[in-house]
Amino acid sequence: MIRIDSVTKRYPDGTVAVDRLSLEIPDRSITVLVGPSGCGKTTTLRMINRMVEPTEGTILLDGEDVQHQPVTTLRRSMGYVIQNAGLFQHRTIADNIATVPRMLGWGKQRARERAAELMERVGLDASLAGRYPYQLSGGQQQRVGVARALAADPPVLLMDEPFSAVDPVVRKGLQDELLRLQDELGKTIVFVTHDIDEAIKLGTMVAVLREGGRLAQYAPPAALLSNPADAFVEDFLGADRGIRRLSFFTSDALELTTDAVVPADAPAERLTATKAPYLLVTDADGRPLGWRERGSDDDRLLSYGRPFRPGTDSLRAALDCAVLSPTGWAVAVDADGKVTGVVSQQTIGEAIRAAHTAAGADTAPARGEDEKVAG
Ligand SMILES: Nc1ncnc2c1ncn2[C@@H]1O[C@H](COP(=O)(O)OP(=O)(O)OP(=O)(O)O)[C@@H](O)[C@H]1O
Repeated sequence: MIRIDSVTKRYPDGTVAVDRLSLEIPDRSITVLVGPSGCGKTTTLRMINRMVEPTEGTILLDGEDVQHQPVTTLRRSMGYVIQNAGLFQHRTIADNIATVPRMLGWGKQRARERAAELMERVGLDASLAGRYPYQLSGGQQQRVGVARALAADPPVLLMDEPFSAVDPVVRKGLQDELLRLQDELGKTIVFVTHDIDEAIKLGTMVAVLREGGRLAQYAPPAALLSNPADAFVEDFLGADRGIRRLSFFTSDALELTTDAVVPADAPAERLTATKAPYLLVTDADGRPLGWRERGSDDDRLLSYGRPFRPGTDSLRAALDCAVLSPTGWAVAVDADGKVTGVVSQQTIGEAIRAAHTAAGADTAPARGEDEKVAG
């Protein structure tokens, strides 16, 4: 575990970049530092690997003060990834990744094998090994940056805005990849971003910093969304907080109905046997074809929209499907895309209320505008 204990950083010109910050960063999970520009995120990260020395306070790594450890040993236990990857332009991709193993005295062959293994791990085609960084896309370069940081298998990974320079689609891919990689590797990751959505998606714990390098709130993302500590955090979380929080509730418990699900070749009386206003027509394999209005003799089907997978998808996804559906009903499917039932917006609304009650959150009265201004 990394423990930041009442750490302050005052730069020589008097700027207080970090002000009495205390954080317990849990092992083998992703902790995100998020906040507006200049709030001390990078300074905090760099104090962990001693690229910046604190003015006051201590940082402990597994109970040991990092100040008492030789910088080289410390940095070997911490991979470091930065924006734009920071690759060596005159070295090939394989050589970039093998940098630290080579510094540690690994033989050429072993370092090369390690580089190949890591390229596969981070989703890079082996054919890119001999290229130079400028011959790769921004997203690919960022993957190389991650592979390079992982090369000597350090227990800790420090990541400073690693995905900020790529477009939103590539960025989402890199985020998904990091989560997948973390499932496999279980590193202790400290991740800096100014993007609250990225923080909420990646963080097991999220530390929101405010200007002056002070901690505004430290909590798991769902708790942040349900109970922001003050107006600053609430404003920083931005709009749709309630909807975004639904991402943390499972759609498992949604009560599905199959009454309104009928195969295309069902006998006519089956089509009138239900009171549901719309029937979901399926093909012979049970996959959705579209909605038919009950009693209508129009053969054309309404689009069934995007289905969701109970358990795998969140309540937010289920609600989104219902909202997008022309009938207001969401279609649930299994892993094979076969319909397991349908559910109305109303039933989803009831499930949302039940989930909120179970989570015991959002019970505090809404704060007034006056307090917002004061905060
Ligand atoms: N070497 C330095 N000397 C003086 N002030 C510095 C130095 N490095 C950073 N600062 C100041 O310290 C404060 C925190 O900077 P830091 O880079 O840690 O913030 P940040 O939250 O990472 O910002 P950003 O999101 O813009 O990268 C800022 O006011 C910055 O100007």
